[in-house]
Amino acid sequence: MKDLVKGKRIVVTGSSSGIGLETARFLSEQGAEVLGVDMTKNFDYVEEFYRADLSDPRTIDVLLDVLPNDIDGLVNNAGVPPTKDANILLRVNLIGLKRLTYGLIPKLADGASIVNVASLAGHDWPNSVDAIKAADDLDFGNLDAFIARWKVSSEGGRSYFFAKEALIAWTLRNRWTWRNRGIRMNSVSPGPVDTPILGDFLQTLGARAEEDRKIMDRPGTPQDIAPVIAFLLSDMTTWIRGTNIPTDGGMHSNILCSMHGL
Ligand SMILES: NC(=O)c1ccc[n+]([C@@H]2O[C@H](COP(=O)([O-])OP(=O)(O)OC[C@H]3O[C@@H](n4cnc5c(N)ncnc54)[C@H](O)[C@@H]3O)[C@@H](O)[C@H]2O)c1
Repeated sequence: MKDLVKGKRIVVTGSSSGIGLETARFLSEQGAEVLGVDMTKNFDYVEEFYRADLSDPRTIDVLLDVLPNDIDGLVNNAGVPPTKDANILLRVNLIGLKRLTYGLIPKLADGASIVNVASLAGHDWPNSVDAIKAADDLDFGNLDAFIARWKVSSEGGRSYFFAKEALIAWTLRNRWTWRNRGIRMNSVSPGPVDTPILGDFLQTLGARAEEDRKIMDRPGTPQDIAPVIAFLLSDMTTWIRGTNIPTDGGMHSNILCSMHGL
């Protein structure tokens, strides 16, 4: 397929590496004007690059000021792995992401598409609903108390799992938030993907990751994920709203089948 997102202006966070870099490449190839945002400088495949630390609310607010209007898509992809401190992880993978999104709504064009890069790690979100609701009030100032209260420290990678659970739930809950303007939100949940942070996952998850590796025919690649993100940004998917698309070689279905004895 050609020109999937031709003429669309799309912000991609975490555009300098892995899934974000491949998304920027694929979107540019498909005719989009990509505005890349990352902490690490990389001008590949972007029309404009904005250097920003998405764990810092002041930086996010400056970014919101300098980004242009008429944005047709936002890909919330920047993320840190489970080996990082829980405070930083929740800042980047959840709270900063939400601040950027809410702040950018006035600059989005009607009919824009927001795509969150969640994870297979968030599949068990229905079992975390109380903590997810409590996270509605989570801000940069009260993170440590939240981490202690809801036991979402970095131990065993819990902070990462929780951030992705909350992100999937947030995606579902925002199915109609901006429907009057035709703005939709969906998420893509990759399984293990061969990027620079895959080693961190294997390190945190240990035996569980080893089990997954035995079940899977191969790890994913950024090329498996980027086209799904582009599909959700395209005009072909205006009726897909508040949906999470597992993109994981069948891992999510495998969990569901095991759970329900199928
Ligand atoms: N690789 C996997 O196995 C996998 C699986 C499921 C989901 N994901 C998710 O995919 C997304 C992309 O991960 P990836 O595997 O491409 O990793 P990556 O490390 O290759 O890319 C992440 C990018 O985010 C940027 N980033 C990190 N912290 C930032 C900050 N504070 N401010 C601005 N930019 C920041 C990094 O500089 C980097 O360019 C993440 O949200 C991750 O959780 C990855």
